[in-house]
Amino acid sequence: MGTVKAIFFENPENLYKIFTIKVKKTNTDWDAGDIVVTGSFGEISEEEEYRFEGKIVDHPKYGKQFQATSYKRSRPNGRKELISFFSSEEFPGIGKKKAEKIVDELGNDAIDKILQDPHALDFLKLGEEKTQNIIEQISSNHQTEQALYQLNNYGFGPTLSARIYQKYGPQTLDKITEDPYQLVLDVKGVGFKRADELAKRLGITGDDLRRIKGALIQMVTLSVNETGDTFVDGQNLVKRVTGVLRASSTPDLTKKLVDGLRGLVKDGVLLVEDGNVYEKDLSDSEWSIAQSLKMIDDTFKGVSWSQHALKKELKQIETDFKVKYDESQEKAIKQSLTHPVFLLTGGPGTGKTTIINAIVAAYAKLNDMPLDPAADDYAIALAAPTGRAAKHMGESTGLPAMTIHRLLGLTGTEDDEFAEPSLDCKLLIIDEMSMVDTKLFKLLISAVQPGTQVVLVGDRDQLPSVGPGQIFADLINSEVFPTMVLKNIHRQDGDSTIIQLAHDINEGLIEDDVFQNKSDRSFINCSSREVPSVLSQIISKSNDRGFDIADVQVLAPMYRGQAGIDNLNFVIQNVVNPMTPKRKEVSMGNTKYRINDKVVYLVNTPEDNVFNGEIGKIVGIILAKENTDHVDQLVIDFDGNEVTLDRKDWTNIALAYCTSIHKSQGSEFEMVILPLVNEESRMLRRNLLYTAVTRAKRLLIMVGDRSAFERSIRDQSSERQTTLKERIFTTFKIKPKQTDDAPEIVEEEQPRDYRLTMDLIMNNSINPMIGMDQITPADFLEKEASK
Ligand SMILES: Nc1ncnc2c1ncn2[C@@H]1O[C@H](COP(=O)(O)OP(=O)(O)OP(=O)(O)O)[C@@H](O)[C@H]1O
Repeated sequence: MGTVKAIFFENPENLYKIFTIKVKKTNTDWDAGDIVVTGSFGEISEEEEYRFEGKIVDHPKYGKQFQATSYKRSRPNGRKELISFFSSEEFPGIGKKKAEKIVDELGNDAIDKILQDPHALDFLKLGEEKTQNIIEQISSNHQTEQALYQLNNYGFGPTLSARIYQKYGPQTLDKITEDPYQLVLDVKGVGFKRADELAKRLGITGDDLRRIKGALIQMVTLSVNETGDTFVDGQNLVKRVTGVLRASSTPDLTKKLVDGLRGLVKDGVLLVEDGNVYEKDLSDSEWSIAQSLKMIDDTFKGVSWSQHALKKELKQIETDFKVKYDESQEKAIKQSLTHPVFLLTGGPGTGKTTIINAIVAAYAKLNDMPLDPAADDYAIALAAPTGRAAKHMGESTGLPAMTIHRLLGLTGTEDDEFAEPSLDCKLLIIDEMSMVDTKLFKLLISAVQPGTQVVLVGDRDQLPSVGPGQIFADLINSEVFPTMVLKNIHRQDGDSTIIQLAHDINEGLIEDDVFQNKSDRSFINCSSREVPSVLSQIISKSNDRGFDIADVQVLAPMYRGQAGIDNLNFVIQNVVNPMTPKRKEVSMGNTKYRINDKVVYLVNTPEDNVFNGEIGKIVGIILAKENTDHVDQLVIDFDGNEVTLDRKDWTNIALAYCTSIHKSQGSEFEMVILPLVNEESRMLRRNLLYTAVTRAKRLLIMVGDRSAFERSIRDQSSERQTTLKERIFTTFKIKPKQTDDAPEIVEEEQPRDYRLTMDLIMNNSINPMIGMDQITPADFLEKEASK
């Protein structure tokens, strides 16, 4: 317990503070008077007295400090202190006499009584307003620390506590005790298990409806993020929820599950349609995408120039760029310039970038617009989902290109949910479309203004986005928008065989050729146990041959296992950047970081201009004792952009000698080493192998089980379950195509009712899953209907 003397550091974002206190009383062996206290605190006032719980730690530079896990403002204690508290300036209108009266009437726990009972002060007859002011003053004094203290008691660490308090503010305790499962929905980092532990302490157990709702929300979110589908099949959901609740399948549970679903549908959190359950947000995003595309289609007024002018312009561009477009390329350029929405897909080297260049040049010329970003009437926006892809686009067009997040002014945080961006361009071109997920595309396409032309470019055969959905594939497969599939390979890289290999994989051709050594690729057959040592040898050799490790990328499908990303990072780090006695090294969990280590950034922080997936190099390690912020720091160079990360942000990076194939999308590397083993069979798909192989520019070394490669080429089962296509058909009033004919326009029909169709969930999902002995879903429905 002690009085705060001076606060010398506060971080408003996570409530972290450092200050000194004059120790009044302690049960530690500290006897030196003042001590530095660190931790997460709400309002802390200098000169006030607090009681802290925690431990004394020995800081390498600053010596002993008290690391607080919880704290409480010391209450005025005893009659004398209480009287001077109530008669202080904090409570205008209460003098010494009234203060004495309060303590006489309510005793030494007057403060608690006032906080618990809003009528406790009625006897003073101060009038409603004055009484209310006093209560508010007392409670606001104590709210934050009470909440944080209680959250700590509930087992939440300082970071989560701060996040929860930031979300709910003064209502924190009321909110979480009323329904701890609401945290699953509201606070990032709190999952069902966590909320369930808290609920248990609060006496909420078994098949309490709040518990069932929490499990439903969590399982829908987990499922869509695991599968990439935009909904979860009702039957699977019921199975998973029953499992997580550790409940036995009874008719009573069935009824509660239905009640829980119904409640969440009513609250606008989930949505049920055709026996499938959606996060409402995700379903809304699909509808919103379809509607935005329709708006863009409807408001396009056609072009002001003639076909003749276009033909002439293309001839000129061919001369300027010294290229002769092939038939499909020419068609792609023409269609993109004459339609409101155009889709362009093709494998590596088929000329996507070449076409973007032509579109931009022709658009500017035909619309009499300067191709100068500084000009007032320049109205072209170029963007891609990753920083690397955006950079590539900028370099190849010579025009500004940025990440979609940057273009839309998004932060990459939860705040984006509320963003309503608007784009004032006339031509929007997006590259690497296969990586764009449902929620990002919804924000992007709804920002497009009427009359804008949109060109979406990508490779539909690559892995779909990390987040739910397969936007690009769905748009192409809907056949509602003009699309060009480029097939001719134009890249002439001497005797490069990698591109041909990629195209063969895409065609499903498993030929011996895949495993034969060529000038630019090779295959090394080995078991998963041998992968680490084979890789070490390849990397040492490539080092000797002058390959910069920045240009060598190991790509793997999974984190776990001998041939998994985590182990390979450890192994490669020790080959290329080993520890030596005098080197600096810092640790975070099991990972060690040294200067020159290659790292990948895992989140989006637009304020630092670093985005998820960017690869950088550690160029400095500043220990806490060496800087004024008193925290360990890593300085990382992300392609010329130096960023300093405090220790608490190291969770945002990982070693990047080996990264996941998913993360590598949108990037290319001089040399790719690709270990694939049968232990990863769950992940092995054609689009995974294709994506990995197409990342290699000059050299490709495949390592592992031959059968794992063959299995990948064979397995095409990559379609995600989504309903974007259906939303587009409904919105565009188009009947899905049955034959090869053009999409047919159908009579006006009402949009489908996509609200809760309880009969469908009941019939499709719940009945078969859990043994409802005497009661049938139909019984249920009748009962529900007659309520
Ligand atoms: N019609 C053409 N005639 C001659 N060369 C062409 C033609 N089209 C494209 N190229 C050349 O082929 C190479 C690959 O083209 P481009 O980079 O546009 O393909 P891409 O589809 O964007 O490939 P990636 O996705 O691998 O970047 C480039 O060197 C380009 O100049």
